[in-house]
Amino acid sequence: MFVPQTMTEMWATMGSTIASFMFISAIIRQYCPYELRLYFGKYTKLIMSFFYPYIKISIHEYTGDRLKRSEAYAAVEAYLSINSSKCAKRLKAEMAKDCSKLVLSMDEYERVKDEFKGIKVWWVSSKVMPPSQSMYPQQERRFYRLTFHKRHREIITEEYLKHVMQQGKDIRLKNRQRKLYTNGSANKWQIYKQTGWSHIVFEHPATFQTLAMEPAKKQEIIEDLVTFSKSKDFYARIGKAWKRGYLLYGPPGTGKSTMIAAMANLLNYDVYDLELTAVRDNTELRKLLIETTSKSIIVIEDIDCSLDLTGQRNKKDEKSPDEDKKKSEKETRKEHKEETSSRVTLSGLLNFIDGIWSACGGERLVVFTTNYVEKLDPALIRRGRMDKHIELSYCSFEAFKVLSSNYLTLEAHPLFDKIESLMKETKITPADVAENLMPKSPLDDAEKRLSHLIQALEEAKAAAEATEKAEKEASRINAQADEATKPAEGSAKEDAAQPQENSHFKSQIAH
Ligand SMILES: Nc1ncnc2c1ncn2[C@@H]1O[C@H](COP(=O)(O)OP(=O)(O)OP(=O)(O)O)[C@@H](O)[C@H]1O
Ligand SMILES: [Mg+2]
Repeated sequence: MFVPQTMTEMWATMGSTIASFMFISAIIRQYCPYELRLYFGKYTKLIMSFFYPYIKISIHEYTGDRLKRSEAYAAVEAYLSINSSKCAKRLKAEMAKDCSKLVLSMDEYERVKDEFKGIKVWWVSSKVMPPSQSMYPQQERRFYRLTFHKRHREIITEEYLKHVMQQGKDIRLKNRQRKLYTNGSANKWQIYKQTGWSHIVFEHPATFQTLAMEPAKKQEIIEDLVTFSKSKDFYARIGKAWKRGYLLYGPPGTGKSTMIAAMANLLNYDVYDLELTAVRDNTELRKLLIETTSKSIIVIEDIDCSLDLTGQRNKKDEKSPDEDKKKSEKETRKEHKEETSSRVTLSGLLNFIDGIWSACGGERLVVFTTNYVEKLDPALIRRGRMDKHIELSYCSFEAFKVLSSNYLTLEAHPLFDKIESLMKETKITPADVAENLMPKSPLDDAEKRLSHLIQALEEAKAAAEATEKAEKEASRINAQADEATKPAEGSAKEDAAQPQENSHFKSQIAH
């Protein structure tokens, strides 16, 4: 008959088993030759793996040359930061490299359980010290180890790990702080730098909500941007690089730069502010382009001032073949050298926008801004390069209401009617409206700031009327002068026939 063992008996049996095992292993270690032990060890592992049904996968923080942190490790860390903060008992809080908030992750040697399609897996965070071969202190090597049953091998390696990577990347994207990149002027130290871009954290507060613009137009732009950001599969299907060009044009102070910041904030993109005048040549331009990452906006502000694109093209067209021949070969070579060492050409810029390199990375917006859209070469702004043209114009009453809600937290006011009628009669930029709505002293209330705006509008109206009057006057004088010269011309013909008679009238006009 089976008699259940008491707890004490069980412990005693286990203790003696362990003691005998240790004794035997000590004997083997002492009397067994090394080769035999190795042989023995290999087979023990094989036998063990036969009975041990679990598979382990390690993901190390640094692999290979240790220069770059492994993307996979970072993704697992992010994935587990959400998962582990719910169930792990020991957590560590760190200020993430690019992040403004504390990120929780599981502490060393902590173990968390995860479940995927009903399958249980375990994650352990661990670290090892590398064998110290050099006199310098070595950094510990951290890694995550995933354990799962071997019967789920396929589903874990093919589906679960993919899911972890994707989720981890998404979490990192959400947590990351965006950057504003700029290409500095090329100097002699540039060659030692790995990248042509320098960056700072992008923290512009502009959003589409605060942007003063007609609501319908604003909504159209937002929808266009959001549709673009979700169209990865669509672009792949139609065989087009996943990028879109925007041309923002309008007078100074109408919100072109503000809109770019709002775009970046809406889509959570980085901004590459490309200063074309600091780019030496087309090769450097291409290098800069390749270095940009996906989920970014590449901005070229005031494109008409950055380059004499139209000029260059015309210059080339104007040259006659004879002229080229006349120049000595040396001269031509010098000219060519000067051009390539200091200039980006229109064709270089077009290549930048739609050449094959521009497809590397995907999910990019290219935004040009200009005050004079008519100055740009049509090739540069044709659809396909600059897909959407957005005009930012003077402040309308609708746009003013956005500004008044931002600056004064006012949706309605008795002075609004006057402002509306003045805005119909005169032009004012949103930048000027914004400036007038700013408080100039602690005592400035909404009414005072609105009256500042009314005053500015009245001044603008008076100035516009004065200019109009002066223009009218000038055209009247011109017309008069034309009138005066007409009889003179007519009389000149008559003069030829009767030279003496009209000489008195001619001298009068001249006088
Ligand atoms: N549409 C707008 N909505 C909200 N604020 C605006 C708008 N337009 C201009 N502003 C205000 O005016 C300032 C200047 O605007 P912004 O720099 O965007 O003009 P811009 O069109 O880029 O001018 P420029 O052609 O001279 O570069 C901004 O800081 C912002 O406060
Ligand atoms: Mg600007």
